[in-house]
Amino acid sequence: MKPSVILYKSLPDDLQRRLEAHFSVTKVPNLDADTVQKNADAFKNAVGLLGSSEKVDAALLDNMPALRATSTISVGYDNFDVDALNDRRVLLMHTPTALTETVADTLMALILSSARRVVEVAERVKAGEWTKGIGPDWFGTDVHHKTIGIVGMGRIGLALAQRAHFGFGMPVLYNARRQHKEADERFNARHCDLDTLLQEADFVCSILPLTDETRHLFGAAEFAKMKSSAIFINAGRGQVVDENALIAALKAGEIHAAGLDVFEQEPLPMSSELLTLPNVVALPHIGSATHETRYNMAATAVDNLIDALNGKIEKNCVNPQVK
Ligand SMILES: NC(=O)C1=CN([C@@H]2O[C@H](COP(=O)(O)OP(=O)(O)OC[C@H]3O[C@@H](n4cnc5c(N)ncnc54)[C@H](OP(=O)(O)O)[C@@H]3O)[C@@H](O)[C@H]2O)C=CC1
Ligand SMILES: O=CC(=O)O
Repeated sequence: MKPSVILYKSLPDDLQRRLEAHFSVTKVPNLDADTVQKNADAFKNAVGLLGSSEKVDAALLDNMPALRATSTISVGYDNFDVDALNDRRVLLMHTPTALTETVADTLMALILSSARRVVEVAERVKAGEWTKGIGPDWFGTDVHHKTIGIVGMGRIGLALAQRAHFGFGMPVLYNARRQHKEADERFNARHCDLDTLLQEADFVCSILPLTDETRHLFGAAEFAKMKSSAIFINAGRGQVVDENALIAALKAGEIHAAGLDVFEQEPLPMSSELLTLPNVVALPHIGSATHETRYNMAATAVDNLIDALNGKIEKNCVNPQVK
């Protein structure tokens, strides 16, 4: 008999078949308590769990005593209680590298669209406001040769630095817990403390994971340190930013604009004041959302689960020590 797994995300047909070749698959719409209760036996017997975005905590794990591996279709895993997984010796697999370049492209898109006001002026064209040659009130600011400050010089931070340095001639500052020789050598990047980065960067770009240390890292004090011409970009996690402080800084002109792919609450509620500000570009968490990359992420996650349940955890494993 094939081992049982729970799938809580739709997969392309060929990947679903690949999963079914190895496992007996129970597909569920989400991991809500109600869903778990309705499928109690399947959750009780499952050795694997595959999906994305749902919370995987101790309460869920208590209903899955046979679980040996979870596989998330994402690189971020802040929605997993890793301590609870470790306590139960459950492996956590994720999809770094599959999405790195695409997310760096999204960051560049946010930088360009907020500096050049792409969304705002395109809306004006659609609204019929382009009736004569445009004047300074439609102008944006340059991106090339401005200083970029990257907070989080991991896989995606490096790919962003590459674009900024080679594509746009931008001096690169970065903050991370440690110095990254590759960034220094390849992109002439300068490691600095957060305050220096905030004070010197024209674009402050956050691509941090959400952890206890990074939660609300950007608050009123940090926005106050930025240049009034600075543009703040966030494609890491929404909770890394105190959104009320960001709104206040934008309204007070403490910073010039923001380009955001992630928010404290997702989907972003229509009541959010961010949606009323013309100098905000708000995207619906599309960092990795291309057909190619989402397919590659799903394929990686399927392979990760097959590998993990066969004891192969050389790559893409968050907690190999529990094996
Ligand atoms: N918008 C979207 O759709 C997407 C968002 N993401 C988000 O981007 C995050 C980063 O992904 P990726 O680049 O692959 O991850 P990495 O683990 O490769 O990089 C994370 C970086 O953050 C740094 N960092 C962590 N904690 C701190 C801290 N307290 N202070 C300063 N720097 C810190 C790390 O520092 P050090 O190098 O010193 O360890 C590292 O440089 C993901 O965790 C996810 O949340 C990812 C994909 C898509
Ligand atoms: O936010 C997306 C991820 O892969 O993490």
